[in-house]
Amino acid sequence: MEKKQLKEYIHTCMHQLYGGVIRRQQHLIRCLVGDYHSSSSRSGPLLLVNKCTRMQSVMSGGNPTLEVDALSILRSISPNLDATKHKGQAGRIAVIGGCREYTGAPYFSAISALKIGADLSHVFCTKDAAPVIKGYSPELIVHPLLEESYNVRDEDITTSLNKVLIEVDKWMERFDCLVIGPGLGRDPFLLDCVTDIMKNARQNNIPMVIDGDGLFLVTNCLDLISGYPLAVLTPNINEYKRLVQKVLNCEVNDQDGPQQLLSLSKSMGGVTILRKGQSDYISDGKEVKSVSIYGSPRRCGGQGDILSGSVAVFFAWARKLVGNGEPDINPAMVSCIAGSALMRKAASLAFQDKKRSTLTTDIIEHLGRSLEDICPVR
Ligand SMILES: NC(=O)C1=CN([C@@H]2O[C@H](COP(=O)(O)OP(=O)(O)OC[C@H]3O[C@@H](n4cnc5c(N)ncnc54)[C@H](O)[C@@H]3O)[C@@H](O)[C@H]2O)[C@@H](O)CC1
Ligand SMILES: Nc1ncnc2c1ncn2[C@@H]1O[C@H](COP(=O)(O)OP(=O)(O)OP(=O)(O)O)[C@@H](O)[C@H]1O
Ligand SMILES: [Mg+2]
Repeated sequence: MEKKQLKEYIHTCMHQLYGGVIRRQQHLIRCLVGDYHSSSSRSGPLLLVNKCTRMQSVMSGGNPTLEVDALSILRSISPNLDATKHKGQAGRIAVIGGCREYTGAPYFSAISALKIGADLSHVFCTKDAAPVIKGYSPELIVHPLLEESYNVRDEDITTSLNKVLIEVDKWMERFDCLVIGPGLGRDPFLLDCVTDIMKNARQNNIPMVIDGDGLFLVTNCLDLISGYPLAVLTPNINEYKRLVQKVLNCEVNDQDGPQQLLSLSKSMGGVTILRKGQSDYISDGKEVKSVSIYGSPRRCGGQGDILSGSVAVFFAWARKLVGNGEPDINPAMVSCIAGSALMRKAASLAFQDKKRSTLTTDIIEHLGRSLEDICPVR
């Protein structure tokens, strides 16, 4: 190829590459501000999707005015797969959780992250839990670094705590997002270790998705996340109740659910909260959005763990978009919307297939097809 031809070729490639990025970003903003109705170039199928999701919102008892076009948002943040990328660019996630009682939850969260498209998924758990979690999957990188009180003598508490922190710290800066809490348990020494891990992560501006016993921890120690814009909380019905009682000093008010969620998030300094339920509601203290895409009527344990792993990957992806010049989106909000949409779609497909016997592992098996339906690989 001649020098001039080569220059033109590079120019065309750059144009295609950045043109695509800009189009994708404009699309994302339109999804978030919901102006599809006014956009002539976006009539037809997308308008239909939007009407459809609003209808689902009504049917699930949600608020159609808050319903967001979650599938389009998911599409907008999903990176293309191409041959120029190297391992790690699609996300490196770490789950902090897994103890004697709970080995399923961290596995569900970490494997979901991989199935969605993260390149690497780590689990930091106790020594007892590690061989079990490794046994579930060779794909996960499992670190048996955490300790529970029964394994630590009183006189060794400080040295053991420091040892754990030094070991975990070696890995920390490699991660695009942490998931704190699936199957963590509530052992006091373990929670002390995780408190320091979270302080460290916050100092290093690492995003954190906090779920399960991680929520038990932060509800009792709000300063850990208060005012941290890179924190996402994903409470279920009990976890939400405890948060509302602690922060707002009142009971959950379902009559005015979205407004209370907004106040809760605002009172916590703008952390993003995804309140899981019949419809999922998401707020960053500035706005509230809902996702009511059909899910599954099965409420088997572990579905929230799929969600936490998914949100972590989408957080990593959405943050990259912001890094590429995305003007005014909150990656925490976007990642919750995308995670909720994907989880519900996969649950619905799994239920079509397995009906009453649907389990969390069945839903995980449908993550790939769900993503492919929403956002096909080109
Ligand atoms: N297969 C698994 O390993 C799964 C584990 N899970 C994990 O299970 C843990 C609890 O989640 P839930 O959604 O059930 O939490 P909830 O807070 O909804 O309920 C837990 C129940 O157990 C009690 N409880 C839990 N730990 C306790 C402790 N140390 N001392 C006294 N009471 C205690 C609570 O008071 C409550 O009644 C989380 O770490 C979660 O991630 C779930 O994700 C489901 C799947
Ligand atoms: N009534 C419902 N209808 C449809 N989907 C629901 C319903 N309740 C919860 N979900 C969905 O299931 C997922 C998990 O929510 P759930 O409240 O079961 O979390 P959890 O109790 O933390 O789960 P886990 O057992 O993993 O701890 C969320 O993505 C949510 O959207
Ligand atoms: Mg849970």
